[in-house]
Amino acid sequence: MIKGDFMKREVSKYTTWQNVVYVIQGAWKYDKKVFGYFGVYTFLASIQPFILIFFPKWILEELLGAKRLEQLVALLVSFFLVAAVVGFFTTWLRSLYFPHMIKIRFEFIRKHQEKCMMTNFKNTEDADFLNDMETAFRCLGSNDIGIEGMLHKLFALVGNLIALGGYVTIIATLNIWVLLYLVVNVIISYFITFRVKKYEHDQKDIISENDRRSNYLYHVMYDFSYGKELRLLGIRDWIAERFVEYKNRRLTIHKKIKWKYFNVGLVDISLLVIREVVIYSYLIYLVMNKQISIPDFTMYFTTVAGFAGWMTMMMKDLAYMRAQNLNICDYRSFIEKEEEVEQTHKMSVPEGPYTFEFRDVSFKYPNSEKYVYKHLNLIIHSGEKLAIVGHNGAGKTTFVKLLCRLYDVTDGEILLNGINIKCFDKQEYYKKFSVVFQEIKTLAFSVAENVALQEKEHINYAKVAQVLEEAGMSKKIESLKRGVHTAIQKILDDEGIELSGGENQKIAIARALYKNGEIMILDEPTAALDALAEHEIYMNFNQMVQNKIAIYISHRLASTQFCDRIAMFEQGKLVEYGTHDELMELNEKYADMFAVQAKYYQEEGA
Ligand SMILES: Nc1ncnc2c1ncn2[C@@H]1O[C@H](COP(=O)(O)OP(=O)(O)OP(=O)(O)O)[C@@H](O)[C@H]1O
Repeated sequence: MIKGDFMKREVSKYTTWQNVVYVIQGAWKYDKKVFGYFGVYTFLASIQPFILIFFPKWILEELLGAKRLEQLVALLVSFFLVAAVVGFFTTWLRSLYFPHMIKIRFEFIRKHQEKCMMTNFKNTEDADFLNDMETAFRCLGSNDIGIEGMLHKLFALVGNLIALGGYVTIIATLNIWVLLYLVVNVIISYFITFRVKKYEHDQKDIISENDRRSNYLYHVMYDFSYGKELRLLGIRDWIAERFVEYKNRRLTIHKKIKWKYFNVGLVDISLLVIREVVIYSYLIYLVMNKQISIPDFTMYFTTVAGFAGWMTMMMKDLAYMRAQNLNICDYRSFIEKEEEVEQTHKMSVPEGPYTFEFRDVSFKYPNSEKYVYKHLNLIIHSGEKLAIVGHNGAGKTTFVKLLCRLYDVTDGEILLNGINIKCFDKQEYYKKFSVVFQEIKTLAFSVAENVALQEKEHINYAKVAQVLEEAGMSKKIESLKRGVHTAIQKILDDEGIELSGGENQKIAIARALYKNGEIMILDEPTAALDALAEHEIYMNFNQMVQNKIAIYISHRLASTQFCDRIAMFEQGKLVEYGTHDELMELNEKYADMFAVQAKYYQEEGA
């Protein structure tokens, strides 16, 4: 079964009308010009069908009646002129307003991007949120779906509605039952089309989740940073097979949807054939009984064909808009997803020195039942250099995430100089930290921009040079032709350079030094560095941070000797805490771990 482990979630509901208003308000806000084009286009589109209805009728009347040559020439010339001018201007206007529609869509994309960048950090690790993000983007992916699709159809629809008024008036003069019959036909076609569109939309959760997984695998296959694993671990076939599995699932859903569209097409064609036979037989009957003239027959003939086609098209457009409405609901429910609102008038973070206290802190990740910490108590004194050690999964990175307020504690509180950190303005609080995380993220910009994370004109180049020196990267950068102006990676600049893992880490360390936050945190940033480089960096860091709090997470216990205190975590508990000498004297877990590592170093050195 395709559904497998994919979940289906509720989204907020807006009516089509509410979303039409939403889209129009957005268009008005982002590009008012589009409404000028809209007025002229609508007028031209609404008169276009009647050119083909009335001119042939008038020409026939002249031919069957007075047969005046000048009159016929005048009619023919006006027919072609009017048709050409209207045709030209509608096409021209379309090409004029199209870029404006794209501009409006880009504004909605910008809102989507802002939401992704500004959302609470915990959402970025939440699978449901990531799925909703992907589903919402489907509303923005091309010209003819979602928001832009709705706008295009709205343009067409208003002109069509005016034209419809004309059609209805003409057919009503023939016979009101003919009109009703045509309307019923079209409504049936509308409902069956909409049902398929709704079915298609109902598959969105499954498609989103499936696409997210297959896109991930696609990314792995093309990302050369996985190159070594793919080749050496022999997982190429395994990854490729899983990718094909997801693609096949997608194909099966696609086939089901297309099969439903095929059935709708069959019903549509049957309705059309029956309708044509019934109406044209009736018109022929009227001519035979001299109830209408030949020119009238032509006029009704064209009108009926046009009306049915026109209405079917309109109904399809309406069904299409209702289907896009579902996509727009997805978009809005994502954009309007509630964020934890920070109280206004938050406190300013006081000036240092700082002391932090974890008071009876318990924490579990959202969507997880397992507590990472229970009743954790720990004080980080001002100016202290604290090493956090422990086995994999012990909760070291989580400790940093809580301290930086990327997550809020589940129970208990974290205090800064005795005040709960939740009381402070979050953005101001973030500014106090310089953190180097395990996964280094360099941008495809210049070295200087990567270090300063500022616009070129605001960068303090002397400071960039100094921190690169402190991070042990100055020799490498100085050897480059363009120095700190050299781009990292080749994505945006052909002359960009590829850095090794250790060099990337040094850039990240330089970045933290440049920011010069009042609390420095290194979360295993030295894993890719050789022992000498690690030693140098810790020395430099200790000099740089001087009276500031510095927190070091490292599996290499050699680094703990630079620290005032060591906190050892195990299964979410602080199992040992004290100076290196105290813990060695205690001769328990830390001492064991240290002894094991020391032995390796000695063996390596031997
Ligand atoms: N976003 C998350 N959602 C749910 N659980 C998580 C999340 N991040 C981490 N965990 C879990 O929390 C626990 C602690 O993880 P954490 O990353 O803090 O460990 P760590 O000590 O830094 O490990 P390592 O030394 O391997 O980096 C682990 O059991 C991990 O599986």
